[in-house]
Amino acid sequence: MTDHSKNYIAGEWVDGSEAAPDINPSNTGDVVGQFVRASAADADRAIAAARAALPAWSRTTPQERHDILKKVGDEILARKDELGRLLSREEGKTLPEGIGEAARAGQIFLFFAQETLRIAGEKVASVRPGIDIEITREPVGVVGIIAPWNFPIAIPAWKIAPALAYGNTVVFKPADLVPGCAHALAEIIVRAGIPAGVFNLVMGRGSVVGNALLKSRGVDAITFTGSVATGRQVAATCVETMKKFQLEMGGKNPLVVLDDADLKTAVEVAVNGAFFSTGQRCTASSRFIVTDGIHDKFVDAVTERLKGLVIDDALKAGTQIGPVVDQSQLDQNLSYVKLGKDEGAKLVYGGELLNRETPGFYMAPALFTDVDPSTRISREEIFGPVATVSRAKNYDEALALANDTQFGLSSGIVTTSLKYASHFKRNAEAGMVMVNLPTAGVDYHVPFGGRKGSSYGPREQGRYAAEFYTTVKTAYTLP
Ligand SMILES: NC(=O)C1=CN([C@@H]2O[C@H](COP(=O)(O)OP(=O)(O)OC[C@H]3O[C@@H](n4cnc5c(N)ncnc54)[C@H](OP(=O)(O)O)[C@@H]3O)[C@@H](O)[C@H]2O)C=CC1
Ligand SMILES: O=C(O)CCC(=O)C(=O)O
Repeated sequence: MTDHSKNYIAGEWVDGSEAAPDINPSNTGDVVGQFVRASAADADRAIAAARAALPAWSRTTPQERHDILKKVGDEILARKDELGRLLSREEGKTLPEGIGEAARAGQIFLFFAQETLRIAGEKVASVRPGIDIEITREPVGVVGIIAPWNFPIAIPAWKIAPALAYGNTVVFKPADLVPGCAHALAEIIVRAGIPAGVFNLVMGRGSVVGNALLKSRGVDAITFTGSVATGRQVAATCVETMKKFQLEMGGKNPLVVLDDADLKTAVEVAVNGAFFSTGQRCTASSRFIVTDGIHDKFVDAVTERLKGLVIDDALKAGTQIGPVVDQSQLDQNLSYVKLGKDEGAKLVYGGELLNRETPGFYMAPALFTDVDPSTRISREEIFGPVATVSRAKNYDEALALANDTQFGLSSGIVTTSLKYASHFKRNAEAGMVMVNLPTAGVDYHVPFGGRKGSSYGPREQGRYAAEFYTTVKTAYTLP
């Protein structure tokens, strides 16, 4: 095969038996590129290369790892506009969102470059006389990375950078829908001087390449972000093969709006959190829980704001919401809009297909009111620009509704009351809590992750990432 982008295995750019087009969701006539798809045998070769490279890489000095990660971060930041454009073209988030995400990926590499210099242990007194105890952190080994399509460069960055920083070797499988950003990131990592086998890129299907990573005894740990259904399979297979694993899955994130909220803030926080990035964020607010006194004003103001949003080609100047990522996600969104109506909720705005100059997966953001919190649209993750509004009599009822979910990723409140804000921070059953801020959109240097059905295993990002990417050793010495 010719004229397509290749995988990177054992220090070589390698071909595969198959290649597939990467389609622009804003314009399905635009092919971003052709990308090779790895086979299970390719994945096994990548795993073997990562294993072979592990002893030497795990013994490199922090300075050596720092210098490579810093080069990666510097190049991403220097090229953030170009990488952001590629991201918007292949995934469909708007150009400012794409550039912002590329910059975030660069910052993540710089953060973990510094973390290499801070890996520390402890010296502890023994309860027995004359014995020294040292507690140290060692790399967990070969890390398999299975990434989703909705953050095509930031999520790979926040998995690859800590894995390499703490001395692990990597086999990276990006989502099949977004090979372009993965390939561009791999080129940057290779250019930064990563030794052969330390970092491997295996683009391909989850059922083939992802599954090979899960099944292999050569992989020590799997970090996964994606759907709950796939997350369950990942967990089951990792237990079978005795791997460490970390899962970041769905959300049905609530935003509570209290009577005392500043209405303008409430509307901006709600619209940004629910609909920006086309609602395709695991942290998106998909449930607005609004107390009686502000309910009608809030619904009217959000509806007015939605009417004014520009939904169009992600690369066009002025676009505020781009297309849905592909036909199957669009079908899923539309089927939930129909389900919501069938379940008796009132569709007050949007939910229909939109035609634009270019053929793409465009839909109008949908807002439902009069939503019974026990119905499926109020309980299942949709992963699109669809939000529901449920009424609450007061703060206590709103908090109970917010927590009444199988998920627990991000939870938000809009209020001017310090009392309710403080109570909510303590009592929201979520890994992340936002006060007067959208549930989506997080910093890159602090822990990220959830509770209940949203997440499993240690947190990602910030220095808490060390919990997953290292294993602790306790050494006893009688001198
Ligand atoms: N929490 C989050 O951040 C995200 C949640 N989602 C949710 O998931 C839904 C479906 O999206 P989708 O992309 O299909 O999510 P998936 O969970 O199917 O995909 C996530 C990653 O897992 C891989 N994968 C899929 N099947 C397997 C398998 N059997 N073994 C190992 N790896 C596998 C995928 O590969 P491949 O792409 O090749 O199939 C992809 O790299 C969305 O509608 C949304 O609800 C989606 C993305 C992110
Ligand atoms: O909200 C964010 O900034 C991150 C969201 C995210 O990681 C996701 O949707 O997978």
